Amino acid sequence: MKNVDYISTRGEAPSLGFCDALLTGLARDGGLYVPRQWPHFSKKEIRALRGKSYQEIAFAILSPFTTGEIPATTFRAMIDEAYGTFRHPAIAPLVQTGANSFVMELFHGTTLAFKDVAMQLLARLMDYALEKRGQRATIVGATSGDTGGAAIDAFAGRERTDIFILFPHGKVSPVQQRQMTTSTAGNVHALAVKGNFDDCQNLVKAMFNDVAFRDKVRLSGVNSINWARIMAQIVYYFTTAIALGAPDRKISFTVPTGNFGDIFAGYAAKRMGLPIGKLVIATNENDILARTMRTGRYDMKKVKATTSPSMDIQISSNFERLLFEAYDRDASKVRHAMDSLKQSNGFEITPKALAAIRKDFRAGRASEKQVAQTIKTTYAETGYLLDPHSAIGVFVAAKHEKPNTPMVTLATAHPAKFPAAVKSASGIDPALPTWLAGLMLKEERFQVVDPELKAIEGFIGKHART
Ligand SMILES: Cc1ncc(COP(=O)(O)O)c(C=O)c1O
Ligand SMILES: N[C@@H](CCOP(=O)(O)O)C(=O)O
Repeated sequence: MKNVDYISTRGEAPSLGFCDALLTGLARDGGLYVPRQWPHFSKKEIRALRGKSYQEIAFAILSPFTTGEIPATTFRAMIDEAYGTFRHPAIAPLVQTGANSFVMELFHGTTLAFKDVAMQLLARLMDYALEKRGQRATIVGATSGDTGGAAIDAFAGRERTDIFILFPHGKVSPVQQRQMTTSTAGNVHALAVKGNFDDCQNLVKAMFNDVAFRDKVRLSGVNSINWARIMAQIVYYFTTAIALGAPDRKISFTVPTGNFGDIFAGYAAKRMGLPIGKLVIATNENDILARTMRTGRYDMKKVKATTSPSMDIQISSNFERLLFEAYDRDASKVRHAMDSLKQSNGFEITPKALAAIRKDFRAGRASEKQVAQTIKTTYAETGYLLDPHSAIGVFVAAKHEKPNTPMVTLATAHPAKFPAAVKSASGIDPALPTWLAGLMLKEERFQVVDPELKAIEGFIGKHART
């Protein structure tokens, strides 16, 4: 299979090989890297993956993306090591919740959210690329709660990186906060920003766009703006669809969505030949994507705090990658949309591009009341306890099920990460797994900061060991 290189959605940054795209994160023109061509797997090739382990499928699906830069045995060992940290042998097990409906559990990693799947591999890939070049990097990440914990767990104590995570002060769950603030590793820095997730994400993007700072500290990113995050998330669409009969049967997926990274990985899987029926975007009351799908206008509103804080987002970064595809990879149209987003908090999608998006995607939203009700009734009827993010998926999935197509909802977090919301909805107090039992008693270490670029750059510049 042919290897690929990476181009920016805004068309004005150099194309890069895999390791450069990995270390670069956000493209220098402000765009996001995507593969120049989608690798394609024939039905026969997909069929040949039946019966293989998660790790074997990951190796087969991801190898074409590494542009021949990592020796096969090294890459395979990295995959084994990354998924050796998971507490379930299937990595992303499936649970049947109805005649034709399933939940894909993505929370068996060290920090109990789907972010672990990509982050454990990303840390090893970065170590490899930095080691090979004899370099260090400064990682910055913005989080609404889960990316931060997963990144800190994956990068803590690594020799070649310092990691700085920006999270919205007072707007993450207590478990999420402790996962970010109790690391004792010297290379970990948690910054509580007085603002919301979008403020954190804007600060991270501004640091990438500050070329002098970016070069001085050798900035690198771990959010899903980094292609390698999306890449690693493609694998579980393949493992699940194959387990349910692909390539000889279509499978649909419903994805609790915020930054659009997880569902874009599903779109990538479809472009690579996986027979996916529909990809259903499930949002909470911050329903910008559901409204965009309905009206064709991406229109920002004020962020609302919900019981699914990880999805309290208005600037859905990876939607840019989908726009690039919907505009037949015309980067000037993406630039125009992103300029309009910056200037007037929104943009219009042309009817042709909207029709292209609607061909693959559906969307729905769940209100706070519907989320609580879904947690309660699912538990009462099946004994299965959902976290609020996954409950949004299950609620929206039920409205898009079709008789002959299995519908898989991605369960993106463990209920114990959000005990207050789960208990109030179901009466059940979900316990943390034993390996995290002492988490809430550990001492915290974090800085509270204003959402000011120069001050945060100053802090990072002082602590990063470049
Ligand atoms: C638990 C959980 N569910 C869903 C999402 C949304 O995923 P994405 O941002 O990839 O759309 C997030 C955050 O990213 C999350 O942490
Ligand atoms: N929900 C996320 C927000 C950041 O998303 P990412 O996938 O771009 O890292 C979080 O938990 O931080």
